[in-house]
Amino acid sequence: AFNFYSLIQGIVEVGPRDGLQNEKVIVPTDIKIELINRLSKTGLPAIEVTSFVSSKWVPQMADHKEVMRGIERHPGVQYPVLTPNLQGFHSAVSIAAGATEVSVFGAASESFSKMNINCSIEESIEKFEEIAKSARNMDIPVRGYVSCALGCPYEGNIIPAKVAEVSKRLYSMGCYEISLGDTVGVGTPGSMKRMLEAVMKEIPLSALAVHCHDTYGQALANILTAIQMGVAVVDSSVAGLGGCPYAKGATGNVATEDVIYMLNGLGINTGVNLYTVMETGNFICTALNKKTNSKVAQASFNTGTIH
Ligand SMILES: CC(C)(COP(=O)([O-])OP(=O)([O-])OC[C@H]1O[C@@H](n2cnc3c(N)ncnc32)[C@H](O)[C@@H]1OP(=O)([O-])[O-])[C@@H](O)C(=O)NCCC(=O)NCCSC(=O)C[C@@](C)(O)CC(=O)[O-]
Repeated sequence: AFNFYSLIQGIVEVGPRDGLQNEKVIVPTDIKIELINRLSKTGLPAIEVTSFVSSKWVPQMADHKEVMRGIERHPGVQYPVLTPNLQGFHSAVSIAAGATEVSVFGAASESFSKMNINCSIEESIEKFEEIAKSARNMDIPVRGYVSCALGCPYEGNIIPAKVAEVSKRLYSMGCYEISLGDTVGVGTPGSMKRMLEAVMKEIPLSALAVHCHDTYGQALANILTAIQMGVAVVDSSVAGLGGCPYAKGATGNVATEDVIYMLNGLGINTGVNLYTVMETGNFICTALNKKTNSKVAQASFNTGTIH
């Protein structure tokens, strides 16, 4: 029988970027570097390191170059960074930072696009096309995000056709993968299914990823739905850290620990060591003086065992 789970390619760890960008207190650069170095040893295939955005907009990411210079890069691990425009792209790929993969981040909601990157969807596509063109010349892979794929903090419902349209434009300009973001974590398996059905008409499944926040406690269910439909890449954040500075009230991404636990239970070998990810979660939660949002880490801590 066809095994839809066999397609799983991996987890994109977004904790150092999406997880930390919303922290009010500036996290010391050496803590960020140690977090990434620890994550690099867990078997994760990709770790999103930082953002080359305006430090006036997101002060937490102002040390992007120092973080990029300070991390140990492991063979076989990708270290993508966010770039909203050509200025960010040039800074990311400069010798001082040395990024070898970038992500552009658009939205399926006009209001969110304006609030997040200060331009319309159309204007953002023009900026991303400039990045895609330069990146192609330099052989730098570009990943594309579509925020508000299952709802918008300002506009509420977002129609699947709009998500499909923006995704298609990002894919057509050369983004190798489109990560569909449930920015505010309002989606359900029902809305995930409807949205993916629309997007899958435009883009091959092998080029899709899901990026679920867990605000309404639906993230794992939504991810399972996406995997059952054939999506092979899942974004997650160690200890479930995070939130978006331009999506008030949205909690962190689904915890990496919880995704690995679920995938292990499905018999999918991700190659990621759950124990070392939990240790890394413990490291960053201690540094931030926070409790983990990972249910798996909480349970292991409470019971003293890992299943
Ligand atoms: C995009 C901009 C820069 C436009 O901001 P802007 O103000 O429209 O930019 P501008 O081109 O008019 O330039 C104004 C100033 O910004 C500077 N500037 C311009 N570009 C850059 C740059 N790349 N890096 C550093 N500085 C930059 C530029 O040099 C200038 O500086 P000044 O002359 O005033 O000193 C701004 O809106 C911004 O930085 N936004 C950040 C948004 C962000 O990081 N959001 C969080 C990440 S997205 C997310 O979390 C969602 C996701 C991906 O996880 C998926 C999901 O969950 O949905």
